[in-house]
Amino acid sequence: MSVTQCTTKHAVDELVESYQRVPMLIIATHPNRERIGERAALLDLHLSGTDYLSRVKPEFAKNGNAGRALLDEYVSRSPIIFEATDSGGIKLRAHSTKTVLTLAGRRPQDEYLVSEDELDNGVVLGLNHRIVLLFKRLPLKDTTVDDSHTLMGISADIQAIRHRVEHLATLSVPVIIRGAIGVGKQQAAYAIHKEQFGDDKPFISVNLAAIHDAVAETELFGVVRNAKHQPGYFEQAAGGTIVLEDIEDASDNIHQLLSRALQSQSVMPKGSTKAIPIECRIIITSHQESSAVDESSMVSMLFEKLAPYQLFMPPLVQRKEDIGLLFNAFVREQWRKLYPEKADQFVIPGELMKQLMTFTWPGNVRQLRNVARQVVIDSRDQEQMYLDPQLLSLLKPQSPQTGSAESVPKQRRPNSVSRGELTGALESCQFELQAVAKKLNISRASVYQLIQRFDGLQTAQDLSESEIKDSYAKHRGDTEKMMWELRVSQIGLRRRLKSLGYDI
Ligand SMILES: Nc1ncnc2c1ncn2[C@@H]1O[C@H](COP(=O)(O)OP(=O)(O)OP(=O)(O)O)[C@@H](O)[C@H]1O
Repeated sequence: MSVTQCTTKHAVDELVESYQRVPMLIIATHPNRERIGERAALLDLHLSGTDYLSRVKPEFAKNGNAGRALLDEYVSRSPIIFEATDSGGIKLRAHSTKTVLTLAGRRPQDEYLVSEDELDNGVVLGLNHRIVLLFKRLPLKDTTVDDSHTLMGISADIQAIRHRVEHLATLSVPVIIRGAIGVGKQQAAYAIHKEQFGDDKPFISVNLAAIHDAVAETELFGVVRNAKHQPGYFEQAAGGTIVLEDIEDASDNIHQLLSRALQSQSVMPKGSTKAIPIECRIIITSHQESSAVDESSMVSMLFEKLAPYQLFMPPLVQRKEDIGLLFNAFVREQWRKLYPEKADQFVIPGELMKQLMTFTWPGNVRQLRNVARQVVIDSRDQEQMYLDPQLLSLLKPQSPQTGSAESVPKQRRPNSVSRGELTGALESCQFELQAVAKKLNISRASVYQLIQRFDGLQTAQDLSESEIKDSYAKHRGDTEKMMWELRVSQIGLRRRLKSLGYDI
């Protein structure tokens, strides 16, 4: 008997209302990519201890639409059986079905035991290497699956942030968005901006770590020189939004300038005596996870007094259910750009999705986006989506990072890195940004920003096609020699060469 027969609507409504979490299957990839993000609650498993998964059961649905089963010809009608165990775990039995069931990180067998903890964190199931499902305990409450939303995601966290974004767009208070590197802080800031102002108002992002003290006042507040007024970032953002990025990486001088401006709600251009009111929405981003920093510091003051509204973006590893949707959208975006003639003709191999779902993503959504881009570039002239073995080894499952904020060594301020020090580190690390970041004890994003700031430094992405062409011809495609001439990483260079169609 199915749960729809044995459970009253009232009981299901109660589960929804109580935000109780129930075992859920979510489609991470399916030969029909439109189905990514559909969910099926295993209510029979939750309520009576047994449930089934086959070609025809359960029904998966999204956005309140009618449900449909997996309906994949390779998935058998004979079910995989899910059974609750006395210890609180779930046994998955695939003895009497032709469907090949695999669990990421486990050797293939007919029976698997999933512990309670694993179910809370999410277990990745593969069906015949074609379909990948996330098996996770989640709230029953419906979510919206929309891969055209500025802030994509089906996790309860992202859905809650989307609601708060809508609310914040109606208030003009400053907001702090916290979260680790690449987690989507800028994206959330843009979502607030878009919700409030639409697309045509200024959205100015200021990387505070990249501003030198000597020019900070001019860049932020503008300058009056020879009776000519040159507006700063705050004025440029008038009528729209200014995002002050990574506030804790800014110098004390910048903190003081900002504090004064935010308290007086006005800016004073250098060389002027006339204050100009701030007429933009202010969003501050921070990679500190909590406000528990030195309470007397200027940063804390900026946080607590001037930006009482906070959004926290959780790391990607805690919201695995978003990975399928995000990866599909990123691949589609790149695919359309690079292979317009093949439109949307790509399939995400189950094996790849399994690896994506079990990786810990220290660089979060940005890293996922980069992997998507590389997979698309590497798939040129391949029958199906091609996976670079190097990329595969990078995506080996890693143990989740459990370190608390205290256990992470404090990073150095990027502003304290001189040009000479950066150049030396780039050379000794053969221009690999990750290695340079480690050597200098700053974030990879800061290395990148410093490269942009100092004249004469560049990354492979900044090279023009003609520079690459000339160097390629001169060194007959030897990428090591090209690296020393162009002074960019070999991996980045190889990627650029591949994307430009060079034979390497
Ligand atoms: N929920 C999301 N939906 C769509 N794209 C996203 C989402 N989250 C992040 N991205 C994309 O991932 C990349 C990194 O996001 P973003 O720049 O917002 O991260 P961040 O937290 O501000 O990073 P950093 O700390 O390094 O400044 C961007 O290309 C962004 O467009």
